[in-house]
Amino acid sequence: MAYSDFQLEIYLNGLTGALPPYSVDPAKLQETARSLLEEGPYWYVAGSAGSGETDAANRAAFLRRAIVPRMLRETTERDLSTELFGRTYPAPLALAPIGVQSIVHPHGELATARAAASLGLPTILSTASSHTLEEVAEAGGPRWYQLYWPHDDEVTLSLLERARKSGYDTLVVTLDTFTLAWRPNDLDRSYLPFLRGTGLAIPLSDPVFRSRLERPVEEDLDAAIMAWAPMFNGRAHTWDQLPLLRDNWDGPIVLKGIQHPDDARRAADAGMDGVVVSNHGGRQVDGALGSLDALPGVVAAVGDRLTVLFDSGIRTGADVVKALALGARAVLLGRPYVWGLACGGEDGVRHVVRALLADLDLTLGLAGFRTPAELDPSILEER
Ligand SMILES: Cc1cc2nc3c(=O)[nH]c(=O)nc-3n(C[C@H](O)[C@H](O)[C@H](O)COP(=O)(O)O)c2cc1C
Ligand SMILES: O=C(O)C(=O)c1ccccc1
Repeated sequence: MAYSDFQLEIYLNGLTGALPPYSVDPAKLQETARSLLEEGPYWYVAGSAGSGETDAANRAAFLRRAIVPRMLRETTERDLSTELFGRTYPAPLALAPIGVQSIVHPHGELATARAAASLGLPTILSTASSHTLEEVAEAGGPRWYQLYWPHDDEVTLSLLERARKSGYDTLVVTLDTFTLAWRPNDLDRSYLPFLRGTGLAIPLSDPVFRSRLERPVEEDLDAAIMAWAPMFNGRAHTWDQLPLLRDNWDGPIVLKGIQHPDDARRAADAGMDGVVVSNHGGRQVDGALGSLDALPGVVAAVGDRLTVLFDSGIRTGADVVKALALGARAVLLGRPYVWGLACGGEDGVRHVVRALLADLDLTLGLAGFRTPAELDPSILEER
């Protein structure tokens, strides 16, 4: 089945009076999610750092680039399949690591992983998850593990071992969030899920982390949270520490949060396999450049040595086409799938991803292309 068949399915269902259960427009879905959620969780997801300048810059960077469609070309049979780190996926898309998903739906990361599995796409499980590595693995699909790197090497090694045992094959190390940025929406509501114990399922179920506590988690959750905070937050790691991860993870390692070409070069020199060009959806350094504007420089620096992935601002099929044209091998979908989760759990996430893939498939074909590999910067113009 082609991804674009979702379009026909929706129109055919309409003949019997059945409308899609959720909007296919990401902005409308976000409005529905807003009506269902409390203010704290809604703004935790929707909000960004500071004045929201970088969040806006992410979208502006897409709007400044335009696709120039080509006509009279054979594009009927399209193929979106994409190889990443030696494994072939059906489309150039993964679900971004997003923590604390239980604040929007009780099934949280389990629902997300099941939706991703049903589509054969990788789910990237955050260390700040509301469910354990082992629980989420039961969804059965392709899975990558996103490390928030603890300042305790034995805990780090324990997390890597658990991920390996549970079948996560790719390690994503997020570098841009060693501490949370200044986030006015959350500060004004004093809303921080971790301090209430949400999003700590992975460390709290970790035998080495638990061995660090004076009293069992079940008897003193507050003390466990206070032990977690300095171990996972507050200080950056440095380049000289990367060998610990390289020496203890057999699969691909991807550094997430890269924006500068020199950092991308250092990642390659350190034996990493990929980078995610990302500014964390504008949630960290407010005033940072739009992530799509950082992509060409990183691709020029390391495109021949590393797999370059991209996120921050992907909302439509055209956005995916633009990021692929600028050299990303695949993109990560962020907030839009969380709105799907809020509206309909697993089904809602699947709806959002299917809609994006249908839009991508149609846009690719209508622009005159059959595969992601045919895209390059010459198909875009600045406006
Ligand atoms: C609510 C929320 C929680 C997030 N949690 C994590 C996380 O735990 N680990 C991580 O690497 N990135 C996290 N991110 C960042 C995403 O992986 C991704 O970089 C970002 O959502 C992309 O921006 P976009 O949603 O505007 O497209 C989070 C983003 C949001 C919105
Ligand atoms: O909120 C975030 O952006 C984020 O990355 C995060 C960090 C720690 C725990 C949960 C989410």
